[in-house]
Amino acid sequence: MIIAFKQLLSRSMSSFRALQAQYGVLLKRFLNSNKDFEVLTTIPPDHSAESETLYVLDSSFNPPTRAHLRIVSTALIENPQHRPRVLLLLATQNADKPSKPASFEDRLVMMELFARDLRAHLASAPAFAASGVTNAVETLPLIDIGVTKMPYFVDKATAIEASDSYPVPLEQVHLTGYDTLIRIFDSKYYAPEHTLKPLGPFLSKHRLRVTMRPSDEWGGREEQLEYVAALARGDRDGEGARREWADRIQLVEGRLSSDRPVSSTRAREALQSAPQDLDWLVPEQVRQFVLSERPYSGNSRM
Ligand SMILES: Nc1ncnc2c1ncn2[C@@H]1O[C@H](COP(=O)(O)OP(=O)(O)OP(=O)(O)O)[C@@H](O)[C@H]1O
Ligand SMILES: NC(=O)c1ccc[n+]([C@@H]2O[C@H](COP(=O)(O)O)[C@@H](O)[C@H]2O)c1
Repeated sequence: MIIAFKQLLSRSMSSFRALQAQYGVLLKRFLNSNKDFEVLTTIPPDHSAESETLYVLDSSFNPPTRAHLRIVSTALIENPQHRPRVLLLLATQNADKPSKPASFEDRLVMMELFARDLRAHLASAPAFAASGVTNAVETLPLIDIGVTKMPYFVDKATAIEASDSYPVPLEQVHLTGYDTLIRIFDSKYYAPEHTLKPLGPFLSKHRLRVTMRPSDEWGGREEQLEYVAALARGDRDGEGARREWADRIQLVEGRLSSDRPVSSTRAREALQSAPQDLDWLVPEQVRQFVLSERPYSGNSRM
């Protein structure tokens, strides 16, 4: 029994190492290129379907959590579509934070494992579990693992539009949490004028699906709804915003007040002090990776 477990562990460790090496090569090629955005892999690799909507989850994937899983899966279940397309996007430059603590290679591996977890999760959702196994598999989303050098959403969207990875026209639905909405609407990021006008082209073509994240820091549900209502009333027009942008923002419920809050920070802490909590903090394949590879043990490479 113990021998079988050890064999399983060493098999998954060697497949993790192979993935790390594969993403190391792809990442290096991207960083040395003049591209602003690139799709490194698509899960599954054999694909042909073209969708006019792209669901984008931009994250630090540090590590991917069950909150990220819910953000993407609820968006797909709510908008049933044959073979939807999802982009998991990692920025090699962040708007504020220095890049730490897991290496980019490890995060890309976790993105791929998260993609597999997401497809497994959706396979059992009634919206996707169609008639028979083959159909269900064909209905599951194609998931791209992508990288960008752009820290801001407006520039990420332009770089995606300019790539030849997707059909034209393409509507991007950026899946964010409420804390990220606040930062997208913070004029401090938009030099040199520091107004919200640069959001115009982005919100005229694309959408934001924002999951509420009630907390002491970001306020309760009512406060978060009021933030978008104020935009719709024209309260931000003086900063260069347009009230019709509110129609491009969908606010959706996050966790119930009885649910425990999930974040990447909590998952990193759990790995050090309460590994059993990883069961409810991160999806299964990501859990196996962090327990086996310990990407937060202080020897980060980037
Ligand atoms: N529990 C959650 N509820 C709502 N949105 C979330 C939640 N967790 C993450 N998000 C959103 O997912 C996107 C990517 O999240 P990010 O990688 O910053 O995760 P995080 O858990 O906030 O990370 P960290 O704890 O390291 O700051 C962001 O737009 C964030 O707002
Ligand atoms: N105005 C903006 O577009 C804006 C502001 C702050 C963060 N971001 C980006 O949001 C993503 C999530 O950021 P954090 O990992 O800091 O939560 C990152 O890619 C970051 O660069 C964008």
